[in-house]
Amino acid sequence: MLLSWTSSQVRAAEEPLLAAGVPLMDRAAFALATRVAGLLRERRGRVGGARVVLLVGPGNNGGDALFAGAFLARRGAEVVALAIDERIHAGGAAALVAAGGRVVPAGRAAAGLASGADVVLDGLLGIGASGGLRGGAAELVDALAQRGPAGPLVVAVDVPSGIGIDDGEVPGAVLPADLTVTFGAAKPGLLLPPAARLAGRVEVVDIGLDLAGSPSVARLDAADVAELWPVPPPEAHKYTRGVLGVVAGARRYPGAAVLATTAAVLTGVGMVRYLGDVGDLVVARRPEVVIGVGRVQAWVFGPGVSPDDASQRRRIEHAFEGVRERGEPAVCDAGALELLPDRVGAHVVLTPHAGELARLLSDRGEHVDRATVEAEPLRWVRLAHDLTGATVLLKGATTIVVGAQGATYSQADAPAWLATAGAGDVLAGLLGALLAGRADDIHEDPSLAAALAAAAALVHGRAADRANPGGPVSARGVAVALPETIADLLAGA
Ligand SMILES: NC(=O)C1=CN([C@@H]2O[C@H](COP(=O)(O)OP(=O)(O)OC[C@H]3O[C@@H](n4cnc5c(N)ncnc54)[C@H](OP(=O)(O)O)[C@@H]3O)[C@@H](O)[C@H]2O)[C@@H](O)CC1
Ligand SMILES: [K+]
Repeated sequence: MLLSWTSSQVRAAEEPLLAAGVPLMDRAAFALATRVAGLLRERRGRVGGARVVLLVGPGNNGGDALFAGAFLARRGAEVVALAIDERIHAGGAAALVAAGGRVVPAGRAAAGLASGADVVLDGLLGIGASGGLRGGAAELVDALAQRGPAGPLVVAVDVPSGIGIDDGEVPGAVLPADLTVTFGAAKPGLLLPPAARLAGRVEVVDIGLDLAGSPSVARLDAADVAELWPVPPPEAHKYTRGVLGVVAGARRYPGAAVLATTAAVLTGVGMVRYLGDVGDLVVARRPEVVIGVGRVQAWVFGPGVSPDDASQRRRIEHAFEGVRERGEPAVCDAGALELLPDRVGAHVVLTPHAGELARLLSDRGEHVDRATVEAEPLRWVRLAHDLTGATVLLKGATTIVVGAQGATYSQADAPAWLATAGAGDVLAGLLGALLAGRADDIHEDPSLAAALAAAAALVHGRAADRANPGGPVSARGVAVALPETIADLLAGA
């Protein structure tokens, strides 16, 4: 699991070590230089003679870049530091000059110099940033951005300068990085859209911080998902494994019912019950599915359901009674989002995309549109959780989940090919099966619903990759890839 910590948490963890004289900056800069040297060796065979440009801001982030530059200069690189401010880390600058590097003010020629380098280290701003880049730093990054995509490798020092460290906002110009070397712990902005896509690969360097309190945003990996998975014990039977009720589809949208039930069956659950008007089609495609009412451990509501469909609406409203009275976990998707009661518990997982989340919030007096949600997704997902009580999973290139007790996840496992009709129906069925398999545990600890939602997002993305690596996928293809994807995850492959 990749955990991230806010800038104030990181600062609090640094304080006692700095007071005790622990050389944190040396550790950070050495690790940074080692990574950069590795990149240079990969790219051009050796460090000697490489052209390295440091973009240096006024704080310790610039200090890291300067000390790393000194290390690279000692290895024979040609290192130039472009200082965007009169203030500059004095010790770092002296070390660079002593090692044979140069420090020059970032003037008109700066962007040209930087774009001719083998590698650029972005040390303009780190966790001391307030707002987006200003002044000379913003001008330099703008000028570099205009030079187009080809050019030097960019390594962000701690974070790409100018991102919202704690919320992933991108308030202005940011130099997109190929690699971010981050110190002590990942920062939330490296995992959250829209900033996350500017960070490139993220490498966390351990500088010995002892981080206290809860992490801000977590990202599950395959091993975490394997641990969360409801693997049936030897004595399992279909009712102990969980029964999932699916209220989905309509004569007009039969595919959603087929996809949601197919995904649930292939994810593995004791039984899937289907409630709706297209049971004949569902059974023709998935003979394992049982039609009609009966006891269930969890629900999926909404794929292919329009709120003006009176019979499906009745079924969902009726089922919500069980969700409230007996605490049955539920996925509330698509058309069912408009049928959500005012307050529910975190055992209910909403799965909107940005437009649906904007509508849900607007219906509750927070008038936002899709673009607003996309600019600050974590903020709005948190608000939706606060307003409804539900666990909220916002679908997107990076999926964000917020649940009980502040549990927050960000998953970026899906290829862009997964943005296709029906993919959401598959996710709903997959997540519903997970909720059914762990319904008792969710009852004990509703924050588990958020972890399971993040796990579903990871499996969904991996199944899409498996269905057709590097190429287009159909929603059905993703569902069909689920059993082998899950088996691989459980085997640790
Ligand atoms: N503590 C340690 O020993 C360790 C620290 N480490 C490293 O230090 C980094 C944190 O360093 P930091 O605290 O000095 O802040 P940093 O991000 O460099 O910038 C602050 C300066 O920028 C300025 N400024 C602010 N906003 C701005 C804007 N929007 N646009 C333009 N300028 C802006 C601000 O000026 P002011 O607003 O105060 O006038 C201030 O001068 C951290 O990310 C990590 O890399 C590691 O080595 C581990 C050990
Ligand atoms: K930086």
